[in-house]
Amino acid sequence: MADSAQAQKLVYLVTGGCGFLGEHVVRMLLQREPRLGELRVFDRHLGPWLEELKTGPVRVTAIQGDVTEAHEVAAAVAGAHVVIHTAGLVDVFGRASPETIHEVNVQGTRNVIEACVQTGTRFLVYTSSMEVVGPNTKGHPFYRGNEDTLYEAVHRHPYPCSKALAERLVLEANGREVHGGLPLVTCALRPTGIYGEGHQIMRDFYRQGLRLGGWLFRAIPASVEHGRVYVGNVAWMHVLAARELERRAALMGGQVYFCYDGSPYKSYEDFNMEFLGPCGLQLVGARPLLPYWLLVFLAALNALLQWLLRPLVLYAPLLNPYTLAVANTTFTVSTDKAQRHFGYEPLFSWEDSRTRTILWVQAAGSSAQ
Ligand SMILES: NC(=O)c1ccc[n+]([C@@H]2O[C@H](COP(=O)([O-])OP(=O)(O)OC[C@H]3O[C@@H](n4cnc5c(N)ncnc54)[C@H](O)[C@@H]3O)[C@@H](O)[C@H]2O)c1
Ligand SMILES: C[C@@H](CO)CCC[C@@H](C)[C@H]1CC[C@H]2[C@@H]3[C@H](O)C=C4C[C@@H](O)CC[C@]4(C)[C@H]3CC[C@]12C
Repeated sequence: MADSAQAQKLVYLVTGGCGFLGEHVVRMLLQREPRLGELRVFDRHLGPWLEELKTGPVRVTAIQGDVTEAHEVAAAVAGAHVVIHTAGLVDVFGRASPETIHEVNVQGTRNVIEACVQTGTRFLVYTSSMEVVGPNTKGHPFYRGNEDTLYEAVHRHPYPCSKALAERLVLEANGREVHGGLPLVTCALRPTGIYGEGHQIMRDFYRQGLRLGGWLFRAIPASVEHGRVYVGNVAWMHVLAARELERRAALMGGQVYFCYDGSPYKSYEDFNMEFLGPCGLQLVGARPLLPYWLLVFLAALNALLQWLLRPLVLYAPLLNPYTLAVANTTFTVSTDKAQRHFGYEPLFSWEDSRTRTILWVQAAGSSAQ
């Protein structure tokens, strides 16, 4: 990536490259990274769609592997110029144990960092999360905050705990000497709630609405704002950050960036209706149909049932004390740090993001019938 080697083709590795975000990062790199020579896609579960990418001009190497296995990660990282580490266990519903979440998100990230150090890879972009900051368990609002906004980040749930620990590892690794003697340069991107093509929770809400005859029922006040960002813009921010890390190492190294775009500030449910409405669903109620205390009770009951049934069956409904707190607490960001540091501007307008998501929901919904 030095000036003398402008024409040098680069090897990129994307961990978790077959996930919701990872697939968009992979496709974005192929479309928008002119210096890409080889793209390694590392995931525990490889998607069949990767096959069609192998026929293009850039060499695409699919690597089935587990980030918790240090030797598999080291083999994948060896010879890569840039690593985009997006693999993670995204579970706020109690499907996986806290130990597994920690193992994948924290130990997996440690393995990626050590692999970079051992093999001489110098540039690492980590997909963190807004949840590293909040919402916190006290329900404090974070209103249009930025990377410097003071906020009491209190983590108890295994998922945000693991993302916070992993983010810290990545930031602390900035400046470490890698094999060959040069310093590692790292940064972390913190997306708000991501939506777009491939968003399984959106598809689940759509299917649930269809099952209920086209109705969804308001549970969260319309006044609670929840930050959302289009997946194409998140992918674009990763590509830009990865591209600029070398040239702007002193500025970007060890930094965090919230990842958001022009998507409107709305409640979680009202925002979903931007897509589900045009697909024929209606949200019933200008106010929540159930009192908040009853939702708290139901969420606690779900948590109890999950615990009681665990030896027999996995009971993991959407509503639990954590998801209720997240959905019911205002958390929105407003920042130009990524724009100032590496020129990030959303690639997709809100209108484009909305249209693309609606088309995907319609297609995903009908294929489920
Ligand atoms: N979805 C969101 O709203 C959101 C918001 C902020 C941050 N994030 C972060 O973005 C990243 C991607 O999230 P996503 O929503 O695309 O989730 P996802 O589950 O769709 O993708 C994660 C990918 O990681 C892979 N993976 C999981 N465990 C692995 C392991 N042990 N070894 C190798 N690969 C493994 C999965 O197979 C999957 O393909 C995560 O790090 C997540 O914490 C997501
Ligand atoms: C109370 C229900 C009535 O309809 C709504 C429950 C919705 C919840 C399931 C989701 C509300 C907010 C979501 C989270 C948020 O968008 C940000 C996230 C960060 C990311 O790193 C992982 C996903 C998530 C935790 C996301 C998960 C689903 C919600 C809790």
